[in-house]
Amino acid sequence: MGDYDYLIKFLALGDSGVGKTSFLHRYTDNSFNGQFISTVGIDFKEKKVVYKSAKGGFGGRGQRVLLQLWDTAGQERFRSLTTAFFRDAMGFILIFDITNEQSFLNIRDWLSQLKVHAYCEQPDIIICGNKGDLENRRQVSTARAKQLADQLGLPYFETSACTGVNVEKSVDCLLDLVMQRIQQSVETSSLPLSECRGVSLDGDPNASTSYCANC
Ligand SMILES: Nc1nc2c(ncn2[C@@H]2O[C@H](COP(=O)(O)OP(=O)(O)OP(=O)(O)O)[C@@H](O)[C@H]2O)c(=O)[nH]1
Repeated sequence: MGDYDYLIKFLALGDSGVGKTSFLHRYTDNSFNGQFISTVGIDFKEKKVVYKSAKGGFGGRGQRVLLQLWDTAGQERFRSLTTAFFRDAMGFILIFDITNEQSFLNIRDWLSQLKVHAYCEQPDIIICGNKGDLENRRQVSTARAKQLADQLGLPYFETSACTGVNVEKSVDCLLDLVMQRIQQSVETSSLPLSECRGVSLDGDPNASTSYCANC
């Protein structure tokens, strides 16, 4: 039995160079490296957090969560490899670069990929417009990004892996969405166990059959 109550898997996706690796580094190690070393295939980092539901779920008690953060290569040549990992993630951090309009336009393509490969049709997703510190090179306005996110019904954050702005806040938001989903599925037990997967609710990190997603 691990020293945590839940193992939660998130996956970062988006075009090459938008800052997925940097974002996850900032979140897990609170550090930033200006060098660009493009991810080859897939990588992951972990961080332990205590989750407390603002709505008083989980009996009001803090839950020890081991967050596993999967970092995918944005390059097209790794696409079939990286999309194979989508189905095991419970939440998605969809990142574009505010200084690169094409990475913003590609958001819809990434969402279509998610629709095909994620564990359900409506997984929990947040959109992050990264490199918010590069205001003088901005190509996508906050209003435009927010409008798209509103249309899609997804939370939007303007982040900077460089300064750290909104990085933790955005991941906290995604964790809240996923934990609420877990809480609801425990309450309604709407799916038979055979259709459940992902995280152990009984604290056993090796048991992988007790996460029910209401989708
Ligand atoms: N100024 C600034 N630079 C950033 C930020 N985030 C990432 N970068 C830089 O952008 C470049 C690409 O960042 P990565 O994190 O490697 O990008 P990636 O999305 O993981 O790229 P792939 O692995 O190819 O998919 C690097 O030089 C980073 O230092 C940010 O918030 N602000």
